Amino acid sequence: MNVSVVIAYHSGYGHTAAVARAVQIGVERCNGARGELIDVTDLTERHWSLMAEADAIIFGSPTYMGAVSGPFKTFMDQTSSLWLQRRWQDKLAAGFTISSSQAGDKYATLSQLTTLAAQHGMIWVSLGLLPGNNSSTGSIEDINRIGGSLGAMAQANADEPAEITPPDSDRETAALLGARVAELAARFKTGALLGLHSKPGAVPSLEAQN
Ligand SMILES: Cc1cc2nc3c(=O)[nH]c(=O)nc-3n(C[C@H](O)[C@H](O)[C@H](O)COP(=O)(O)O)c2cc1C
Repeated sequence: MNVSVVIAYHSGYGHTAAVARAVQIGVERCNGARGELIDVTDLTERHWSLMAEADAIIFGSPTYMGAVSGPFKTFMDQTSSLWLQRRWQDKLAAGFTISSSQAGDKYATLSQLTTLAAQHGMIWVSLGLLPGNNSSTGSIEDINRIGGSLGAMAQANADEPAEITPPDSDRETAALLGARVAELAARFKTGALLGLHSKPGAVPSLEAQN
């Protein structure tokens, strides 16, 4: 099935870009799925069309000062006219982030990405993986070593370039998120929506039921 997944990200120093590429690799593990990388600081009409037509959009931002980066927030604000037109309604969404500290307030960034998706009426896809590296036999090589659930979390050492850090475990965690979104998008595409959520009907009051 032809599934199109956009990975819309910002990266100041290349680490988020490396994770975005891993997400793309994961998307393309799913037969017939295409992952399109879009740098949100360099948007053209073509990019906006790709997002409009995509079955899913995966948002990615580095964590800067416990939040999405400034350029990513600018992108969020740029989507407000689409929000009003409900252009991304019922599209699948997911997200990932990276920071240099182990925790680094990454959860706050993922929460912002989740809220962005919810404002657009999108359907959020969680990471769907058990946490790793949380027992005496765990290691940083474990998938989901940081224990995210809202989305994929990665950690990059502050003094190393994106060729070296984050480790493969974080890249594979991101790839698994991409594959999950692509698979769910394929499944979602086969089912027709009745649109009932936008057609209010009569709800009997408690009194009438008694
Ligand atoms: C302005 C700025 C703010 C940052 N704030 C945080 C932070 O709140 N928590 C953290 O763990 N790392 C923080 N970092 C580190 C970055 O999240 C980390 O270097 C990340 O890998 C950068 O991704 P990028 O190369 O895609 O920009 C910050 C870095 C910058 C430049």
